[in-house]
Amino acid sequence: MLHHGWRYSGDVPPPSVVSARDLRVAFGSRTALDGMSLEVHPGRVTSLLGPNGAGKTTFIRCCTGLVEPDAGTLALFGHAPGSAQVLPRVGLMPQQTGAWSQIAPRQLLTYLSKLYADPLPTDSLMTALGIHAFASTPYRRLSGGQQQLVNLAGALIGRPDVVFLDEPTAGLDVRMKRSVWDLVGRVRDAGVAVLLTTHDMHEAENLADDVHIIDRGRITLQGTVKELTRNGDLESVFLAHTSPAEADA
Ligand SMILES: Nc1ncnc2c1ncn2[C@@H]1O[C@H](COP(=O)(O)OP(=O)(O)OP(=O)(O)O)[C@@H](O)[C@H]1O
Repeated sequence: MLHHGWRYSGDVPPPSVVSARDLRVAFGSRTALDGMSLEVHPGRVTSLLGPNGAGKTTFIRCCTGLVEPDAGTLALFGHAPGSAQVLPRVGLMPQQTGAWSQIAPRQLLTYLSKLYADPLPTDSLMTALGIHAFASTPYRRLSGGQQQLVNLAGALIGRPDVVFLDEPTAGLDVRMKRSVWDLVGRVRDAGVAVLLTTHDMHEAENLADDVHIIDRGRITLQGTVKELTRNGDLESVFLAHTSPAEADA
């Protein structure tokens, strides 16, 4: 895998935190990324929208060093994904994590906070996400939505410079969804680069600065929400730039 170095010319927009060019990933005969290119900038929410199986999670796995692309270039802060220079600056909220199981949210977040040099205060993070109400309940006994909130807290506690949120509000009720939007907005305003995937067009319209539509492993459209919704809502744009999910071979 090749990696870009910094080439900052002082132009607007600010330098990319994530720079991906022509990424290709195949799992056996199945192509997950088919020449994907995308830039993520600091202080912006970049939303990656695509049908089921389009390659969104695979892209996040590449960015966090969990999957190595077969071809293309990918750099975070000018370094290789998963490298020692990058890892302390990255937060990841995966779609699912069963790993915590017996641990209660307060214990977990206190533990995670000790892994970082300058963590967010655990209490205020728990307050922002409404975690106090179930802070002492083992993770495995939490509802799916409560687990999502703990996963999000885990992604943010280390004050990352870039955070990858894989469907952060899937399964959340309206009130909790709004708390998450509010927190993500504040994280963005603090200068963090946020990449999030969602199937909720309303969420993307409300929260995202930049939108990238991915279909069958490649970006079919990108722009700001304003640019993309000039002639219609995001759902119509999404439908016009994606294809129905492919049946298994
Ligand atoms: N570990 C793997 N082994 C084999 N195939 C995989 C693996 N991970 C992903 N794929 C395949 O790669 C393609 C892209 O999957 P990916 O999970 O990235 O899609 P996605 O856009 O995140 O989908 P969703 O919206 O359903 O979460 C799919 O066809 C999927 O079946």
